[in-house]
Amino acid sequence: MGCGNWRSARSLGPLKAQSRASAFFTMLLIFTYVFYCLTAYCDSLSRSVLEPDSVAAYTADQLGVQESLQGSKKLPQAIIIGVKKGGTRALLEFLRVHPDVRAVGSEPHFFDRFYDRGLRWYRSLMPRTLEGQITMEKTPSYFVTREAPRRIAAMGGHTKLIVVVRDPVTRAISDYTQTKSKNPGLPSFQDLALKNSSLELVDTSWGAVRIGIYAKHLKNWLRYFPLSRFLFVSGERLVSDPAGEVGRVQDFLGLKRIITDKHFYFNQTKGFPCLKKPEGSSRPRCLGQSKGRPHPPIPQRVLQRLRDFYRPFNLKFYQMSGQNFGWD
Ligand SMILES: Nc1ncnc2c1ncn2[C@@H]1O[C@H](COP(=O)(O)OS(=O)(=O)O)[C@@H](OP(=O)(O)O)[C@H]1O
Repeated sequence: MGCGNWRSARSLGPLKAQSRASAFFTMLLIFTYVFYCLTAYCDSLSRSVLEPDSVAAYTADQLGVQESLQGSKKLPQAIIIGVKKGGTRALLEFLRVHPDVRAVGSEPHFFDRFYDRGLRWYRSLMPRTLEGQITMEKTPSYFVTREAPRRIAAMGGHTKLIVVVRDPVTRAISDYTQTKSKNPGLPSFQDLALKNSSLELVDTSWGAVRIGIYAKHLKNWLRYFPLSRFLFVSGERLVSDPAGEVGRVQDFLGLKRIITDKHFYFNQTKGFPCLKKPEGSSRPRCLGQSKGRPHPPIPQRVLQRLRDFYRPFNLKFYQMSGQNFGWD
């Protein structure tokens, strides 16, 4: 390189450095702009997923898309209203296997304990459902709650009512077993079931006895709903033939018969049918320890007295429901 060239290169130096700096700043500006746009977009996207109720910022179209993807909370179209210790948990867990059934896990107790919280509160407890899916809940105490039929009827919506019934004598013992497990000092079954511990009078003021008078409770429901709105599920058959009984429930709910024999296996240790693949799991599962507990032995004469007591009520119940459950 000659001397002149070298000089001109030196005078061009600051110019090149200037243009490099301005290119750098332009790049920086573009980068900042792109970064800002991207973060603002992600933020709006995540807000729409995490805060589905903050409607103000979204157009009806955006909400429509969001709703069709996530579904919405609806009041239940079907409720398992009873009976306590009838096998209600087993039925709900079996039904949850169906892709078109979405159910609340715990018992909401809305129509007996929390009615004053209002229907909005009740609906907020429900899982989101997509078009064509059925929302369900189970609270077995509804069946014996005097106000429950009127309140459910007032909700409107042609709610379907499912009642899992079980031999009232076994049901009473199951109920007693549960209370005793929480309160070991409880008097004996016969002391509670019979007045003055004599075989003369059955104590109908004891809840465990009273719940089993199904005809009396059903009468209250039939003041508000036609029989066609009910499905009576046999608690005994739910154990001996779960697929058959769940098949009837799927028909009643207008669902495709998806839950079949192949969804169940009989667990010898538990002594009950269990699910091969419960909802949200790929591993077989039985119900928990509080379901299918061994019952204490009850003297034969006490059992016989209770069978005699329930017989007329059972016959009445068979008549009213149009189904013979074969408990007598
Ligand atoms: N598959 C399966 N696994 C376990 N248990 C089963 C099943 N099917 C029906 N059952 C019977 O369900 C009885 C409990 O009834 P509920 O779920 O209605 O009880 S509760 O009212 O919700 O407490 C429970 O009563 P107990 O045997 O007295 O524990 C069971 O007999």
